[in-house]
Amino acid sequence: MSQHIRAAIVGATGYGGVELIRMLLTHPNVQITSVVSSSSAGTPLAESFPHLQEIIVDRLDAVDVPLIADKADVVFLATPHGVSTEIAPKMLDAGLKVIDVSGDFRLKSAETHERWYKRKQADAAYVDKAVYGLAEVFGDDVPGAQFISNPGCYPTVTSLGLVPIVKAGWIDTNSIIVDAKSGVSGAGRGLGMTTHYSEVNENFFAYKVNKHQHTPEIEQTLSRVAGKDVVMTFTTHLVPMTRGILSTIYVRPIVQRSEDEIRELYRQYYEGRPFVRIREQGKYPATKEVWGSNYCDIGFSLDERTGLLTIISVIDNLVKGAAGQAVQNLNLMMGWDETTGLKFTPAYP
Ligand SMILES: NC(=O)C1=CN([C@@H]2O[C@H](COP(=O)(O)OP(=O)(O)OC[C@H]3O[C@@H](n4cnc5c(N)ncnc54)[C@H](OP(=O)(O)O)[C@@H]3O)[C@@H](O)[C@H]2O)C=CC1
Ligand SMILES: CC(=O)N[C@@H](CCC(=O)OP(=O)(O)O)C(=O)O
Repeated sequence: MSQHIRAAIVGATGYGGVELIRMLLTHPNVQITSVVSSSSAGTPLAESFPHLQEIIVDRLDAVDVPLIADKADVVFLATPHGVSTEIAPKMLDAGLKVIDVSGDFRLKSAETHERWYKRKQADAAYVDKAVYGLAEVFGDDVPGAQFISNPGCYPTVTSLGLVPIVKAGWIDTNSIIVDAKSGVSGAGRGLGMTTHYSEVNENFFAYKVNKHQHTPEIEQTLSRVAGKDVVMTFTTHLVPMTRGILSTIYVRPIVQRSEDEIRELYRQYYEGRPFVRIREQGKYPATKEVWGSNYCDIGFSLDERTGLLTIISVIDNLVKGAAGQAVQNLNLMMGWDETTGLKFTPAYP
C-alpha cells in the first residue's frame, strides 16, 4: 500500500525534533506540513537551525491543536516529559495519528510511572490506547494503531540486546546487569549543570544510579516476553561524545549453550528485521558503526571461566533511540515497508 501523509512535528527546535525533520524530509511518502514550537512560533525554522536553509515550512506554528489537526494527518511529539500527557489526548480526540517520543505513555502501570518519573501519568484510557513501539519485538501491534508510544533510547538498545535470550528462557532473569553509556545529545538541547562542555569534556561519570526512569520500561518489556517478572541492575553513564549509546549487558546462562548457538538464536529472532545486525564471533560493535543510522548492532562473548555471557549492543540515540524508530513505527502503522526513508548508511568516521 502506498499513500502520502502530512506530518507535524512538535518540539522541532530540540534534538529529537530536528532529527525527525532530517528523516522525514527525504521520506518518499511524507510531507512535513507543520513544524511546531512553544517558544519560537512565528519565526522561520532556519532561525533555530541555520543548517536548515531550505524552506520546509514558512514559519514555526504554535501548539494549537485544531491548527495542527487541520494541517496534518500524523503528529510526532518530541517534547519534554509531561507535555504529551497534556496534548496527546487532545490530538487523538481531534483525529490525528500520534507518535510520542517522550516517556509519558510507555509504562502501563500508573503507579510505576509516578514512582520513577515523579509525576502523575495521563488518563488511563489514553495510556491503554498507546501501543509500545519497540518495532522488532512488538511491531505486530503497530499496523493500524492511532497512537504509538516510542521506546526510550536506553530501553531500545538494552531490550534489543536481551529479548531473544530472555524469551528463550536461557538465562537467569534475576541477575541481569546492564552497564550503559550515552552521548550527551541524549540529554536534549537544553543546558544543564551536568551536560555543559567543561563538565563533560575529559570526564566520565555514572548518573541516576538505581534511579533511572528507563529501568521499569526495560523490565516491562523483558517481563512481557518472559511471561514473568524480570528485574535488573541498570547503571547509566555520560560519555564525552555527541551521539551514541553502548550497553554492556552481563547475564548468567542457565542452560548449556555455545556462543555460536546464542548467536544463531539472535539471528533467527531478528530474521527479516533489517535494522538489527548481529556481529560475527570476536567482533564487538562501536557507536561510530551505527552513527546517524537506524541500526542496532549486537555482539557476544561467552566467558568459559565465569560462565557469564557479555552482550554488547549499540545504537544512535537520536535515530534508532528516537526519530528513526518513530519513523519506522510510522511505516509499520501505515503498512509501508519498515525501511522506507530510513536506509541511512552510518556516517563514518
Ligand atoms: N535526545 C534523545 O536521545 C532522546 C530523547 N527522547 C525524548 O524525546 C523528547 C525530546 O527530547 P529532546 O529532543 O532530546 O529534547 P530537547 O530539549 O532537545 O527538545 C525538546 C523540545 O520540546 C519543546 N518544548 C518544551 N516545552 C514544550 C511545551 N510545553 N509544549 C511544546 N513543546 C515544548 C522545546 O521546543 P520549543 O521551546 O521550541 O517549543 C524543545 O526544543 C523527550 O521527552 C526525551 O526524553 C527519547 C529518546 C531519545
Ligand atoms: C544522556 C541523558 O541524560 N539521557 C537521558 C535520556 C532521556 C530520554 O531519552 O528520555 P526518555 O525518558 O524520554 O526516553 C537520561 O538519561 O535521562
